[in-house]
Amino acid sequence: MKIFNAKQIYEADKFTIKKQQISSDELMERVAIQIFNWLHLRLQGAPVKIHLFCGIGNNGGDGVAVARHLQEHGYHIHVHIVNYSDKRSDDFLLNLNRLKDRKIWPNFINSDSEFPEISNEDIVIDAIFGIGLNRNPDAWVVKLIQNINASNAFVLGVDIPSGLFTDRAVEIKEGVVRASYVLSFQTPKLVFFLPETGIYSNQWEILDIGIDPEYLMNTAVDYDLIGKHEVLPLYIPREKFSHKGTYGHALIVGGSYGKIGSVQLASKACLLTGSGLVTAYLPKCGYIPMQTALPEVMIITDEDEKNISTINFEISPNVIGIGIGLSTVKNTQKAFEEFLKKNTLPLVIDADGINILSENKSFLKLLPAQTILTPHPKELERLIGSWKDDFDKLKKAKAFSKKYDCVLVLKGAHTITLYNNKGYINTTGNPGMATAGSGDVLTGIITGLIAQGYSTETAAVFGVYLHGKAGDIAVENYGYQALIASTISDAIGDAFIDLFKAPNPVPEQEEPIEE
Ligand SMILES: NC(=O)C1=CN([C@@H]2O[C@H](COP(=O)(O)OP(=O)(O)OC[C@H]3O[C@@H](n4cnc5c(N)ncnc54)[C@H](OP(=O)(O)O)[C@@H]3O)[C@@H](O)[C@H]2O)[C@@H](O)CC1
Ligand SMILES: [K+]
Repeated sequence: MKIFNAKQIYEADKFTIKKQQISSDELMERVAIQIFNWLHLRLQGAPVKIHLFCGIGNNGGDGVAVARHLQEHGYHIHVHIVNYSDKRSDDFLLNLNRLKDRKIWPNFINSDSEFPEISNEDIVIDAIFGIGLNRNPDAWVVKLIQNINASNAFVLGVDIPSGLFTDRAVEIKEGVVRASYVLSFQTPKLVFFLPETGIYSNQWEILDIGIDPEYLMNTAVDYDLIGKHEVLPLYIPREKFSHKGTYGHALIVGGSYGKIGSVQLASKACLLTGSGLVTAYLPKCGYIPMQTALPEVMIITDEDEKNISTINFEISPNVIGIGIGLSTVKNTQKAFEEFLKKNTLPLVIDADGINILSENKSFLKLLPAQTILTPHPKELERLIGSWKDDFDKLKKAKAFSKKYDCVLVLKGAHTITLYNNKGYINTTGNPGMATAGSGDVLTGIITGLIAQGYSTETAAVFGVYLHGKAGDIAVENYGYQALIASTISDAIGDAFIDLFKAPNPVPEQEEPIEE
């Protein structure tokens, strides 16, 4: 799914109004009906108090229009107009007048007003600011937002939590509504997926408001959201007349004394992803544990007992995953440099492999084109330097990826893969996956996909999806706390099977209002 920026959303809006020959008011009405139906389906007429906080622009207009539908269906509403500016939008005014026609008199909140009391059993609809926020809210609006957040009421955000900018970082953190649920129109916003701003939307859902498909299809975006729908076309089916050689030979290089397990995890994940052959390159001390743990994996050992000191092999793999459990001792750094100087095979570099690159920036120019680097936030910082905020991080990471022609996989709650100025935001995965060795499994998966002929960029995007999906499947049986890397790995097969499962049927909605 494409993620549009604010400018594109306004364009989409205009394009739709023109092409479908509707008024902007009709588009707002579509929004209001969708929000009302969402609420009505869940509340079924419950006599709960609903506070609607509405700004004076079109986000406020949405809120005021929802208030009308709620009132018409007998809900107990309190409409508060947050009067932060005199520049009221036309569609806001139109809908405000419709409320007045129905003898609904909103409570106008100004800088010197007392704030309404909100109980934690009430529902708040947050329609103060939408994608039009372009500067920090005034101090009194920040206070009002703090008041809403302090209520512990269920907060339904309209389009985006008020106080969040659509395309840049927040400056006044306490001036952002913490939404329990956000109903966002047509396209999710990038801020939902970044660690600093994602915290303001506990859950979100997209409402299809009928933005014209021509615009949606033909407009290029900087970020794509990656779900099953996006990865399914990437899948390469297995052929009947194939043999293990058809699916490649992956070499996993890593491990040091006490960290042989990381190579076991990566090698196993690589096999489970479908690599025809897997060889592990380990220091000598890894031979027995590896041979015992994974009979399917072939082994080459270094001359050194505890660390990798040279990377020489006489096999012909078609991809190398390197860096897990490697350590950064001098000998290994030297071996890594010598290896990079002669290597021409595609690389997936993780963990200490990335740390060695960070300590020796001159090695970066030795990387083959489209090398995949999979840093967690600390490793990324060592690699590209610190950043001001999440947007700055993305900008710097994109510049780095361009400079060294590498695919950057920024691991996090929503892992983002960057290549060629484009970002792919993953939707699978869960907090249980923040566990030792989880990254080794990811390296194994991505390496295994490249072994089978997936392009590096595709392998990164698809691999991140499969890894998260395996974690989501495994967590059903284990829960967040007991989920460990081996269990994620064991669910890789189920993650593949899940690609071809039919989606669950959508429950029928009762009594929606027709447009
Ligand atoms: N596109 C779609 O698909 C559809 C979108 N719709 C809805 O419209 C929403 C966008 O509406 P919007 O453009 O009127 O902006 P909104 O967020 O209501 O802000 C209002 C105005 O406030 C101002 N302002 C900004 N910052 C400020 C500040 N700190 N303190 C004080 N004032 C500030 C600024 O005006 P300015 O003063 O800069 O001229 C701004 O214009 C969108 O989120 C969605 O809910 C649907 O109805 C239809 C389909
Ligand atoms: K809002």
